[in-house]
Amino acid sequence: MTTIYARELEIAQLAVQRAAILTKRVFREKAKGTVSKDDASPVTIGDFGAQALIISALRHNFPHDDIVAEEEASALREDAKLRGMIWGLVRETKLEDVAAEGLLGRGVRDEADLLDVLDRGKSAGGRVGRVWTIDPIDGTKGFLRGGQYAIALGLLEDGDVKVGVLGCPNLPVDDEAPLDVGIGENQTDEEGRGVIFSAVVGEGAWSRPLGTGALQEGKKIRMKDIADMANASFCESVEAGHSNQSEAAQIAQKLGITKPSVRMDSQAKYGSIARGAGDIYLRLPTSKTYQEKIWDHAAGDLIVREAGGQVTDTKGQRLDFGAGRTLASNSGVIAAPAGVHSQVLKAVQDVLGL
Ligand SMILES: Nc1ncnc2c1ncn2[C@@H]1O[C@H](COP(=O)(O)OS(=O)(=O)O)[C@@H](OP(=O)(O)O)[C@H]1O
Ligand SMILES: [Mg+2]
Ligand SMILES: [Mg+2]
Ligand SMILES: [Mg+2]
Repeated sequence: MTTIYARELEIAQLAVQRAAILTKRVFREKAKGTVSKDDASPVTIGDFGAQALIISALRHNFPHDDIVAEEEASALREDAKLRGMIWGLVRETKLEDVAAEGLLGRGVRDEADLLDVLDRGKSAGGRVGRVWTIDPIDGTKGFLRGGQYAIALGLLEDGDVKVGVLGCPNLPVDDEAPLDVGIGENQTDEEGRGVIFSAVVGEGAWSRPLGTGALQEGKKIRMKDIADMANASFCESVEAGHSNQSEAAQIAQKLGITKPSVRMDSQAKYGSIARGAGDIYLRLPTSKTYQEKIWDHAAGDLIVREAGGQVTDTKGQRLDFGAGRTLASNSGVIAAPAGVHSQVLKAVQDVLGL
């Protein structure tokens, strides 16, 4: 089906699928109380474990590519207990399909290699060459509360996103399901949940069930056309510190949107609008100094654009992934179907006084 990035797409999806086996296990053990009750700890274990598994797969398959990942190993160098716990999980986590697991390589060799692998994600990014972006758990707060979270992987070439993969363990598999904000804190029932969104530049976007072995069959996804703004739904962050919720409400009112916003954690928002479960995603700056991180947006940006959407910042500029580890030249994110994006952008600019 796909052409030049077929191998990148396959490896990225398998790597995300394997990382999700680890994060789901950590969540289940937390919910049952078998992992530390300390709130910071399950997410830390999940973050490091998932990042190590993904980087080891990239190292094996694309040894010359750069990597920009959220986490780095310094905290683990001093903490032998935590390091041992993560190493144990990483060593045990394998795809159930032997051929698929084989494609991801021999994995992390030992505890010292674990630290090296994690630190491969420290690249500066930029406008030249191939750079993978990794967010091992996006929506860490959502992960802890059984809300939405995503394992996000993007491939940049010369600063442009070419491949995007989002694993969303807590979203409904069904592309027709309504917007869904998660399973709940102490729940372990994952029945009917788990989806991988993917996109390749110029080739479209897909969703498929997030499995535990070989990749399952995918389906093309498209954004919904908005015929009437009154019925449109928009998503925003759960955390008020990440996006200005009162300005978003004013923008919605200006557009004639009548439904309240749906607050959802993580890049699951991008996947949800890409498959038409929701329509618009607004992320409005809460401070002049915060710079969005490229791993928080690369996969979602491409998946939405390949599903028929447009993604810009509040100034109307495309997100610039070549600026380094952050979206230093952008401010906020406006994602909407291409047909209404300019209307949404105008309302945003009116309310923000831009
Ligand atoms: N001040 C501020 N402004 C904007 N964004 C911020 C800010 N602080 C953090 N972050 C990043 O937000 C990522 C979480 O995404 P969401 O806001 O979509 O989800 S959530 O509401 O936090 O659940 C989150 O990603 P993770 O750390 O991977 O969870 C952060 O990178
Ligand atoms: Mg993130
Ligand atoms: Mg993260
Ligand atoms: Mg974080």
